[in-house]
Amino acid sequence: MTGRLVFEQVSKAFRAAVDEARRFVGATMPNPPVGCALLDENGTILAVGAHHRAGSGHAERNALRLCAERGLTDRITTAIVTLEPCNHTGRTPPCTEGLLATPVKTVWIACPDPNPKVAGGGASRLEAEGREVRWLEREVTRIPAGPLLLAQCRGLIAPFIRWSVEGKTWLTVKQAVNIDGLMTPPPGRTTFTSRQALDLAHRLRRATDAVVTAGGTVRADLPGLDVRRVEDHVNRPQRMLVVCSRTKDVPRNWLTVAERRFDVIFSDSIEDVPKRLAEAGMLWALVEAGPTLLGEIRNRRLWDDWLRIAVRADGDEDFSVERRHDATPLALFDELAGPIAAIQPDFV
Ligand SMILES: NC(=O)C1=CN([C@@H]2O[C@H](COP(=O)(O)OP(=O)(O)OC[C@H]3O[C@@H](n4cnc5c(N)ncnc54)[C@H](OP(=O)(O)O)[C@@H]3O)[C@@H](O)[C@H]2O)C=CC1
Ligand SMILES: Nc1c(N[C@@H]2O[C@H](COP(=O)(O)O)[C@@H](O)[C@H]2O)[nH]c(=O)[nH]c1=O
Repeated sequence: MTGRLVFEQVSKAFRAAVDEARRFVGATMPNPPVGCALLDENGTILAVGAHHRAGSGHAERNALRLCAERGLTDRITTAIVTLEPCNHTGRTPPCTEGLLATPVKTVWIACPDPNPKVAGGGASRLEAEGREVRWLEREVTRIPAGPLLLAQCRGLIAPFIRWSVEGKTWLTVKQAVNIDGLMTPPPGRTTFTSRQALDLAHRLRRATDAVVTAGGTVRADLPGLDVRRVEDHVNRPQRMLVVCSRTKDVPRNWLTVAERRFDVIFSDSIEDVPKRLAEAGMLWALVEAGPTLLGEIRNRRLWDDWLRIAVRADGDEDFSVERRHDATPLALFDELAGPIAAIQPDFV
């Protein structure tokens, strides 16, 4: 009855918190997705919660509410959170106070709150009240799957950090190339990758707040750019679609359909797009455009990470991920963990 959990239990609880949080990636903007698990002294998970949507309860509050409904609040000894609990009253009351109203002894935190005004405030408040704070980062090598869990927790808030600290929306480029290294689909088609890769593409659309495309792609493909192959959030905020085009020459019917699905804006300067999207509260955008626009994005180093799906001669595909930062939200997609680990960040 030490109240201390074995690292395996901590790992399982972080897994549960990340899994719950990542269900809501793409629905929480302009807030980051966050997950929380509450455990008893034996390491049994009592409740798991996540932040669902800006203005609704934080992850800790949702987990605490579930515990209360189940009559389990008095059994809470450990809280596991992907992000440092907030210590300020915003649209909702401070999560630190919610935790302090329980017998919680230890709070495990993966990432500090990036907001410079509140950084460290949540952890200090808990410690000032005699609760133990442990950081995943400091003990990551002792925790089974610790590095992956930490990378995923950091991935959950990476776009939020870019947005809140730098005023820019995170740009992920997705590029499919055929066996000749070209992006051009066969005649009459708009895609040529496997079902598995298309599923991933649609999960990426689901997770992002905006899509960036370009005039050439619109005229060639009349792309839908909507989420189809996977379930979309029932209650998500309207996504934005940026059409990079100087001429605004796109078919009228295509635009009418796009405007039913998205808030559509045109941009004649790709350079301005990360800032314009950020001003609209978009945390993470997916670029789906042809070689001309991708060339501009690469030359100007406007991308944050770059997913390449290359069709091989044997019909299989290689996924590769280039990234310019330590953390990447692509870490949240399990099939990309290998490709992410394989390539070192291209820091600038
Ligand atoms: N394999 C894949 O992953 C993908 C493949 N594709 C394929 O790519 C092909 C189309 O590619 P491509 O012809 O290169 O066209 P793009 O999709 O790259 O669009 C080029 C257009 O973007 C606009 N543009 C270019 N530079 C800028 C800038 N700096 N700021 C703002 N707007 C700019 C211009 O639009 P405008 O002329 O309107 O002024 C330009 O004509 C199609 O065959 C399509 O199927 C498309 C997406 C993904
Ligand atoms: N060719 C290609 C992709 N291309 C992107 O998908 C768009 C078509 O979207 P939609 O009309 O919604 O199906 C196309 O215009 C381009 O932006 N994506 C991929 O995952 N794999 C592929 O092989």
